[in-house]
Amino acid sequence: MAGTVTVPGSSTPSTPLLKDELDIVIPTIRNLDFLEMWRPFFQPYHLIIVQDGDPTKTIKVPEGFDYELYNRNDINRILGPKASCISFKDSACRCFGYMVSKKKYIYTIDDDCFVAKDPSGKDINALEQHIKNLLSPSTPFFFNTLYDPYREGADFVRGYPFSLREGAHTAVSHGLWLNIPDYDAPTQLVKPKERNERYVDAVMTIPKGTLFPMCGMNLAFDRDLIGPAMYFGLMGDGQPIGRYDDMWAGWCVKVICDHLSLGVKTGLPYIWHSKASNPFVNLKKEYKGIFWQEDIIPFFQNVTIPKDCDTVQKCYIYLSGQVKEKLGTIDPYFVKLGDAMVTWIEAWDELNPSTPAAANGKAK
Ligand SMILES: O=c1ccn([C@@H]2O[C@H](COP(=O)(O)OP(=O)(O)O[C@H]3O[C@@H](CO)[C@H](O)[C@H]3O)[C@@H](O)[C@H]2O)c(=O)[nH]1
Ligand SMILES: [Mn+2]
Repeated sequence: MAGTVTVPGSSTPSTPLLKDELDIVIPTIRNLDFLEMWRPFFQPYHLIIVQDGDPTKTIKVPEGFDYELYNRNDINRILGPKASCISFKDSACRCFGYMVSKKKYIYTIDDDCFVAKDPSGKDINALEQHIKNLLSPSTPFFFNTLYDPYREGADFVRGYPFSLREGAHTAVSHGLWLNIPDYDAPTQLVKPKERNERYVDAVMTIPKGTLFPMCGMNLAFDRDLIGPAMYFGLMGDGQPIGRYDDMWAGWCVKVICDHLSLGVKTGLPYIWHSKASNPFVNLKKEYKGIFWQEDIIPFFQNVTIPKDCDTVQKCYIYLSGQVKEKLGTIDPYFVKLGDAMVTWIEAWDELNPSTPAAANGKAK
């Protein structure tokens, strides 16, 4: 059962942690039978299913789940012209689910990801671990060599400044994958049989000033703290690039988290990734990204968000301008992407007027 809160004095656990404060977002072009395996952990939570591809196709959701489902017609109806910022025929469409959610936390998972087992053979409740990661502080300013100091049985090691032990609010929890690792196409082609069998029992904060490749397969975040930056960039139909949606979001999110003193964690929990997508199809999607990123990464490493950008929206709009100015020279795609970033924020603020820009992005 999901991590639960047991009312003092009662033997039976009562409600799962964050039951009414967390939505599970699933992008899909398939059926959702995978939910059967997750039922013990996911059933108490509300699902937001983003159906990609042909909207006339019916996606069957297993009985007993509380969900809302959006297809492309719904996205177009709700966003109107602003729907242009939501990718079509790519898992990047999932970010629409982040935008329409009304909850403080989001967990997103792919429909070919299943419950993994830890070394003791116990089923891993990935959602429970993500919740633990998000509800405990991060340590972006000084690396703790014993990893997560807030974990049961661990602490800050000698020499760790006491002035930094309160930590920072955690905005993102990035989980990993057993079996099929999230490799790029060239690596998949060279190592078609490689499977990740290594279970590393650790959660780490990614240090301030360090970027990382964020995978959208098993990811949770605090929507109030960083939601407007979680735009999965324009990919799929009509775009020159694919499989960089989550990477783009991760780079924008990390520079903004660094600027707003928020933490990003990676490590536990693991899920079991069951399906390797076609490496040749992936190569076609990725190849421009593989050489563009040699310019994109230095861009994010060198961008300095102005001090007066004190909300996620302001940071994001600033970044969009820099993307157009600094990366637009590489390819016109980045001008389009920069504009789509602005459209995303406009759509986000239209659908989420109750969280005034000034309110979010600031650690509470
Ligand atoms: O056009 C599409 C294709 C797929 N989906 C849904 O998105 C996820 C992921 O799809 P899949 O498992 O086939 O692809 P992977 O290569 O394993 O995806 C991972 O790589 C990255 C792709 O950007 C990303 O980090 C992971 O998603 C499934 O739920 C499909 O149903 C879609 O919506 N539209
Ligand atoms: Mn997959």
